[in-house]
Amino acid sequence: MFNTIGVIGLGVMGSNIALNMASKGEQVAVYNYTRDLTDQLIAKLDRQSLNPYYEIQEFVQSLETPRKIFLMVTAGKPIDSVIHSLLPHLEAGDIIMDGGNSHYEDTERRYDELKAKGIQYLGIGISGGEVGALKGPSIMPGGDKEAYEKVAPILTKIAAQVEGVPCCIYIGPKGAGHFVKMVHNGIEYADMQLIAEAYTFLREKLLLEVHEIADIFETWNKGELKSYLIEITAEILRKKDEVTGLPLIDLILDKAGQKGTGKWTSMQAIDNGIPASIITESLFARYISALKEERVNAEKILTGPKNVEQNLDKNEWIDYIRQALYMGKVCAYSQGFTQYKMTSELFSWDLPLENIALIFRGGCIIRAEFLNVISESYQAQPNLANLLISPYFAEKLIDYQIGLRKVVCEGINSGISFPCLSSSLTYYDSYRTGNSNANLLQAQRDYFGAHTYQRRDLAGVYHTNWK
Ligand SMILES: NC(=O)C1=CN([C@@H]2O[C@H](COP(=O)(O)OP(=O)(O)OC[C@H]3O[C@@H](n4cnc5c(N)ncnc54)[C@H](OP(=O)(O)O)[C@@H]3O)[C@@H](O)[C@H]2O)C=CC1
Ligand SMILES: O=C(CO)[C@H](O)[C@H](O)COP(=O)(O)O
Repeated sequence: MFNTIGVIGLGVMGSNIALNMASKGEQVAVYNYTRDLTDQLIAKLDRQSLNPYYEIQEFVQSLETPRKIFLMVTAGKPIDSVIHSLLPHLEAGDIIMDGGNSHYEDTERRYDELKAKGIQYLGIGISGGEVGALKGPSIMPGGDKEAYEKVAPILTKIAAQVEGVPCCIYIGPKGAGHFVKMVHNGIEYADMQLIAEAYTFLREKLLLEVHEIADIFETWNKGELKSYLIEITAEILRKKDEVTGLPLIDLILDKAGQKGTGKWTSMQAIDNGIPASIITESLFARYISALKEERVNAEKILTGPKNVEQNLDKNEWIDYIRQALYMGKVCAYSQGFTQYKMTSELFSWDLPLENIALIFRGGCIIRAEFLNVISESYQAQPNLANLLISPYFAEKLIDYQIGLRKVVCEGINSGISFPCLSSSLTYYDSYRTGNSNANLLQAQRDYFGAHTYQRRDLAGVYHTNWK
């Protein structure tokens, strides 16, 4: 009997995706270019429909045609190398799916190269981490719709299900699926940094204990802030180090890693004139965190403000922080969805924003209660310029700006760094400023470089002799 699908790459994600497929009734061939991971996976199995192969040719030949091959390997050169090793064994019509965090431009190049050889290529964003891969991730497939339809029965089956609806929809052509995953990760960076800043305020300004902050996050997770990242933050804060008994969070070195997707999100936004300031600040926050030794040295030289107010009313301020975090999250998701909208228009992708919000509700790292409202906002106004002005969010933000303003001002006056909360407030204020100071920038540009400017009162383009 032929296998119905093959998975290559049996690391954290690939092994669980393969198990997920097998648990949904697929006959799965598995292959890893080094033997160990295959043996480890097979050793863990009870009775599963997973069939290991140690030669790529045997792996390919074990698959029913058209062959469906799912790659879950490290992004970058390894993907090209795996495709290269597969090609001699494939036939026209076979389908390769890349489920890793590949750059969407690499996906477009691979799509074109493989199309010329008659191989169908799908770039598939997957979110959900290790557990999501096993129990149901959010899945963002891009490529030819006709190729997607051939694998849709499997992908929709292994995806997270919310209210009976699979968190997997066709996203768009070529690299669109990986683009959507990339920006998803940009939003993820911003969301994580906003939560870290709220935590800092609770810890350093309200002087709360770690377990008290865990209680607050747990409470927040029952209301409109309900989201996976808030939920896991409460669990992280409860975790004790087994040796010292101290909160584990206090023992973790404050140097953040990153694998590139947040950086690509910012670069794509910058290249295409898309305001993604909160996402970019969250990336820079990781970069500054990495300068640990310099920061420790600078702390001895650069003092912060003196006589800082410490007697804040706890209950009152906890609610301000809740408002600030909610507003920061809405601003960050708005930037991400604006990046979808503007890029979709640029590339004529027709990204289904309403449904992207729906597939983010289950399985994925940025799943959040308010994605329902985001989806409804696009359903009501498919051409909505920005989520900030959707009636629901506009009313909320007008109300919650008090919390964000208080927290940002208090934090800044106390010398706490708030890259994403302050950037969220600046984004809100600059987006709602009908008359900005860019007239002065235009005048300066014209003064020193004769770059010309437009006038408010007259049509046309002008240059002034400023002397
Ligand atoms: N971990 C996560 O939360 C998520 C990860 N992703 C993405 O999924 C992909 C896989 O991630 P993850 O499973 O975490 O990573 P792992 O490091 O656990 O696994 C990487 C896999 O790629 C294989 N590999 C590496 N280099 C090569 C190569 N040159 N040729 C063939 N195979 C190779 C590895 O094999 P070996 O170990 O034998 O070298 C291993 O099977 C990445 O693109 C990642 O960004 C996406 C969503 C979430
Ligand atoms: O895609 C993911 C989650 O959605 C991966 O966990 C990714 O590695 C997260 O990015 P980074 O490692 O840069 O923090």
